[in-house]
Amino acid sequence: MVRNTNRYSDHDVEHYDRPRRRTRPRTKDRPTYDEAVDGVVVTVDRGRFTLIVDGREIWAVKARPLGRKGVVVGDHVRVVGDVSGIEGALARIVEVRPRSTVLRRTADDDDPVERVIVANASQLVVVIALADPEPRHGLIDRALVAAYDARMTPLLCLTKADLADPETLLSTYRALGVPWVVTQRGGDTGIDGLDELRDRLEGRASVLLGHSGVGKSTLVNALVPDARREVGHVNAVTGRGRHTSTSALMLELPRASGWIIDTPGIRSFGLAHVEPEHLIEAFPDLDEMTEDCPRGCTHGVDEPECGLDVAVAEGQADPDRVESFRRLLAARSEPLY
Ligand SMILES: Nc1nc2c(ncn2[C@@H]2O[C@H](COP(=O)(O)OP(=O)(O)OP(=O)(O)O)[C@@H](O)[C@H]2O)c(=O)[nH]1
Ligand SMILES: [Zn+2]
Repeated sequence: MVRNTNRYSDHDVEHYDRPRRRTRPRTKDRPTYDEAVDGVVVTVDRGRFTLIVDGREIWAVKARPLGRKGVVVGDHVRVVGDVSGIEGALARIVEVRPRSTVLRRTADDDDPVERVIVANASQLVVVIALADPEPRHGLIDRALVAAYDARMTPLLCLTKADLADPETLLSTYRALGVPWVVTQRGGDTGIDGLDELRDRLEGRASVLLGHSGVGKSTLVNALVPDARREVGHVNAVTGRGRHTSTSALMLELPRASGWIIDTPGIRSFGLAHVEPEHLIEAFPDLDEMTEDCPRGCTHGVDEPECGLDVAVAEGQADPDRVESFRRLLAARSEPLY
């Protein structure tokens, strides 16, 4: 997992570390910001950042030395200036700590730039309704590709089990070994299966991704009952117009038991940046079988001498698993819908 950090550091966000023309000489006496304090970015809105510092919400902008370096939800940053959090107070972000993971999306019709959406999350929760709306496999596959590519643990959260049986859907993902939880209306909190979901979220930062109407807001409200108060006027979780927002929103779970990051629609999840070689690394058992693949083999279904086919033919690999992996591989370049 460690190698991840380096992989991203050299081609990060929009303008990360791109050499810039210097208007003044490189100084040895750059400010050291000894007085800076640590914070976590919980939402981004047109150049304004909301951070949590010492348990309170504060507002900040980027300090000049950061230049055009991207700062995204989930980033661990250091800030100086007015960190009181009182109305009108504005701090400055002077440093972004190295990221453990980055969830990114590539260009799509709406947005031509490859972007990091969320930093430092270790789990991607794909929220899917078992009915109303009907599950879309293409969408789930694409979300899984994004998770594996980002070296995040995927979790399928299947909602509305009161409307349809989860088995059909689960059978499609069993061969990949994707963990899952099932929820439905009912119970004390209004949602059955919430405890299991909470267990899975405990002690880590998880991104929640889902198509509109799958019940994501219902889950977020059940998990963080006072979400609305906590986010205040910044960005009400369930507020109307929420899905017109382009920014993710990070919320702390009660009793500091973890963080969830609610994201707007899954619609714009371009995956053109994902390389087959990197995707297969998420499946070490399959990766091992591609050692003798011809140079440049993508391990796709049309490859003439792929080691995966050899392995299946020799009974070394589970055909269902290989097929599922190849479905993900293909989902990478399928059109968005
Ligand atoms: N039958 C059933 N309905 C549910 C369940 N969970 C949520 N719903 C309903 O599904 C609808 C959509 O739920 P939301 O929580 O708003 O879904 P969302 O994914 O946040 O959708 P957007 O707000 O459009 O992004 C609402 O009418 C919910 O009451 C469930 O477990 N079973
Ligand atoms: Zn191959």
